[in-house]
Amino acid sequence: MSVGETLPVGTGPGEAWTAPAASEPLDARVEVPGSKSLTARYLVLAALSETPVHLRGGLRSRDSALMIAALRSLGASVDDTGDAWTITPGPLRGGGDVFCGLAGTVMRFVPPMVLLADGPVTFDGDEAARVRPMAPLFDALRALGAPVDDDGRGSLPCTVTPPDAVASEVEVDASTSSQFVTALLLVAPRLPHGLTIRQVGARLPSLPHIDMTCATLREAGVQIDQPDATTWVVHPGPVRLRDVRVEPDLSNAGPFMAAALVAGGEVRIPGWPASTTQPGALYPELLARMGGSCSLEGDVMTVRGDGTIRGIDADLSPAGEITPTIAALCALAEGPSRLTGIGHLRGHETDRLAAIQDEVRRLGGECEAGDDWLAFGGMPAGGLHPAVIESYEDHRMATFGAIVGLAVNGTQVLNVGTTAKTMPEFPAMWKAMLRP
Ligand SMILES: O=C(O)C1=C[C@@H](OP(=O)(O)O)[C@@H](O)[C@H](O)C1
Ligand SMILES: C=C(OP(=O)(O)O)C(=O)O
Repeated sequence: MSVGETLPVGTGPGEAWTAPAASEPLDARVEVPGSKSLTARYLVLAALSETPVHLRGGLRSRDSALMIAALRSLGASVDDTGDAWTITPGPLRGGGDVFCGLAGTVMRFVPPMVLLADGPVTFDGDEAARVRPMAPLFDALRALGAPVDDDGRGSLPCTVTPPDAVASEVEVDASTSSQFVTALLLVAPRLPHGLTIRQVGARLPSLPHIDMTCATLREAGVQIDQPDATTWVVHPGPVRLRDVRVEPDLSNAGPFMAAALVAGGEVRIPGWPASTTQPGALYPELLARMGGSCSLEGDVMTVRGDGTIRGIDADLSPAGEITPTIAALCALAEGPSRLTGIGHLRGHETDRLAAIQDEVRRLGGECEAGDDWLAFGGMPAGGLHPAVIESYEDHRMATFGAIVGLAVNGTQVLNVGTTAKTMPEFPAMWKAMLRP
């Protein structure tokens, strides 16, 4: 059985899951599974490596399963049956079809691998994936010499054909997604002359995720120079990823950490890394500004709250993926909030700015979405009222609904099983947090 095939009753498409309300302060320890973003990078780098790699703590989720299937179709062999997965690289093979689901990491990180393959590869994904931005990556691949057939749509489906010769420099507009830069970086050391990548977009979101890519490449022995903030020079050479362990996913820790502020009490997250490139590292500071307290003792991050939440004014451009969680707190906060630098979220799993605005309003709250910002009025005098929250096939909108439901008794979430994208155990973990 693959992830997401069989969902518990009440969690599937069209089904409404009753979000549990918190009846007392929390006292929970929550072990969060491995990072989605690190798992994806390590899998790709292992498939590009010289020798087999053992990966521990890899995230088991729909996105990971899709990445593993993609790499297998390109010729790598992946044994993910035990605790330590073994990835055995092979010559990159074309001729296959890759299904990306709704995974940005798969639809962006895998197409550049075709630069090294022996034949064309076709990519497609969920209906919702067919509107996610791809054009800047297609343009970059074409500039490098690889024909891309997308029927002029600038989105999936597409067929990428290996080039006769590959250029050594490329420009990319990553203003709609940092994943375009990461995708080119990952394959760069294996190109005959390496690759110089210049980001030419007006802004660059999710910078920590690009730093994460550079850090994992360096772990694999790759030399990268960064002459300025938007240029990366990747030297050609072998990829030699050693055996690695994946950190817990700090963005997925977010809803559990936020729960301590909503319900009061404390939530402990073990395995918190001493240093990390994950954008979820911003949570302690943000949650402290919103009225919680966060402390790291050893590797355990403890978040405490008393049920009161302060509004916040925050630029979330470095960490767009944590916006739905912070937005749930803003909807429950005592004062107004403003979240900025998040225009690229309109190209995430769904248009997250529109989704957050609509769902906060559905709960009776005040929220306005601008081109790259969200403004919240804070909790209305009479409180929010229960509603059926639409999750839009977006795992983070599903967890948004769960967070609100802690405070708004009777909240329901449609298709909470969509959390299988990055955390299939979410509904069970959420209930266990309330009844440890
Ligand atoms: O490289 C990655 O693993 C990711 C980069 C970010 O993408 P965007 O820059 O498109 O926001 C982030 O939001 C996404 O969840 C994961
Ligand atoms: C934006 C996200 O995912 P993806 O990797 O599909 O872009 C996310 O997980 O919040």
